[in-house]
Amino acid sequence: MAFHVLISDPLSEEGIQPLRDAENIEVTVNTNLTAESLAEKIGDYDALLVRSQTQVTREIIMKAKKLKIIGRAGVGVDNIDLDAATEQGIIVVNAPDGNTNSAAEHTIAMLMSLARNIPQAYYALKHKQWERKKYVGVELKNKTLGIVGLGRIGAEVAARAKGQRMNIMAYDPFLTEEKAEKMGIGYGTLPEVLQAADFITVHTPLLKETRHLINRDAFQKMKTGVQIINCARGGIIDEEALYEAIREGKVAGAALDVFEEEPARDHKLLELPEVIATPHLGASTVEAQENVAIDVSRDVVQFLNGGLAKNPVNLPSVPKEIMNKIAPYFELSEKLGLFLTDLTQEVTEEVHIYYSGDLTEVDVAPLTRNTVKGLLKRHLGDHVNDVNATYFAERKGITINEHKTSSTKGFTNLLTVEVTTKSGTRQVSGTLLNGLGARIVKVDNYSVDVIPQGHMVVIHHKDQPGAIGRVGSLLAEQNINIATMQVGRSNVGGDAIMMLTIDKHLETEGLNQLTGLTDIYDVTAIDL
Ligand SMILES: NC(=O)c1ccc[n+]([C@@H]2O[C@H](COP(=O)([O-])OP(=O)(O)OC[C@H]3O[C@@H](n4cnc5c(N)ncnc54)[C@H](O)[C@@H]3O)[C@@H](O)[C@H]2O)c1
Ligand SMILES: O=C(O)[C@H](O)COP(=O)(O)O
Repeated sequence: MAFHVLISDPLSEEGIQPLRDAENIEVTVNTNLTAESLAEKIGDYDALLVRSQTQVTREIIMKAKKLKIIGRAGVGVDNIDLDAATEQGIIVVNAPDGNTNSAAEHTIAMLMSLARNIPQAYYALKHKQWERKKYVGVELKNKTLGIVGLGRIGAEVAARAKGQRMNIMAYDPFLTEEKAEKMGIGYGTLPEVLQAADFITVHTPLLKETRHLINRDAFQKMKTGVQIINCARGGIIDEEALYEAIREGKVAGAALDVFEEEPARDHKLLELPEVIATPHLGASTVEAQENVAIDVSRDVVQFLNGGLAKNPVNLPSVPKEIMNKIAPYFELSEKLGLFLTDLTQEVTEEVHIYYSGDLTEVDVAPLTRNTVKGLLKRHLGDHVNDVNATYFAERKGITINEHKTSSTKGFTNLLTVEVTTKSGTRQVSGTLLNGLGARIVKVDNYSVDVIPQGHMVVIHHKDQPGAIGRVGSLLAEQNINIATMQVGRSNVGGDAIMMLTIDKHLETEGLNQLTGLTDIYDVTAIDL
């Protein structure tokens, strides 16, 4: 089957080679789509690749019936409705490392241009004005650069600005004093950084928490004559407040690569001589464009072919060594979820997943998501996947609890899923037996040993002579062959369980007949 991939923003031709090389992928490049035409066409595609231009809105995502993955050839994903993608089970991947260097270099270029009025002087000279007095600048040496957001780019900017003999002071919610000391930079709260800096550069993502992080209040805290750089995202700085701060003389200059609305051809900030600007060029280098397109193309090829994406945005990424350890449990965990849904046949209210033995040593969150997927699959079918399983559970008010326990019950690894419905609590445990594969080893309080596959029947009955025989005869009458049978009981003559694997699905009629047999309490057909 061929997968159809749409590229709707200009990407490096060298960078998308992994997509072109994949035999089962057909690539369409169309960088002239309007929102309407993208919404019209998106239903034909399995993957969409964008930069920051294409706005992947909820409306577009809702029309993307086949879409499995959105690749962002770059860092910022604020042009993609992540909630909508998650709800639809569409994985979003980005290329977080490929343009760090270019963005940091661009920030330094803007910082130096700002300090020395290079764009203004260049413009004047091109217009035959030799203005030496007007364009006296300031040195960077011994000035304080305030960095807001010390992630990949912020840290690279800090390292480079140190080369200009600047003092660096940074604020980032994840920065500690010790970490800052190790990096040879100063640490401060946001107000402290704003107060101390001669130049301020922002490098946070645009989130609802960072929208207008630099607002009127923030400008009030700054030194008079401060200079501002934004090579991260328009919207982190309140543009109206910046405009006022420049007009009032609080801010001496600003260098902007990004704007709240792009393209910003006719922006009032651009009318101010103190403002220098580039049209979102931070990542626009040959190297960065090749890097990000390669990274995201590889992730898309890998993911479409059943592999794992390296840089998922709406799903935590799992280190390879952890994935190697938990991958063998994926099938088991999903099947335990499916098994319990069939067994309870009622609305799940609460889920507890217990991991023991080897499984206590690793991050089991992907297994939890997979189990939840199994629990929801009967009702949501292929709409539910690893990306949206927890979202759907939350929306349905199902609480998911993950536990690691030391109780292995003699197994080297044990995965127990317990669900509560309005009728009570039911449990199933499974294990991976070395060299023998997956087994269900416990259903409620009964020990069993069953391979979780194919058509199964779980019969809850009274431990009485003849019960097993009657079940066997009835199935034989219906020409249903029993492949395996396991029995377990609580005590002699008490409650007992029969677990059969049969060669075909047990239809409702057969199920009702079994239920009507003497000493049989209930019968459930399970298909894994
Ligand atoms: N102009 C461009 O072309 C260009 C190029 C690349 C990236 N970017 C932008 O730069 C942003 C940063 O990229 P990155 O690779 O460094 O990302 P990153 O995730 O490595 O770093 C972002 C940092 O911001 C910090 N942060 C989050 N909220 C904060 C807050 N309220 N206050 C202070 N810090 C906060 C985070 O803790 C993190 O350390 C991207 O999100 C993207 O929007 C722009
Ligand atoms: O977030 C990013 O990676 C940058 O803003 C680059 O955006 P671009 O791909 O549109 O150049």
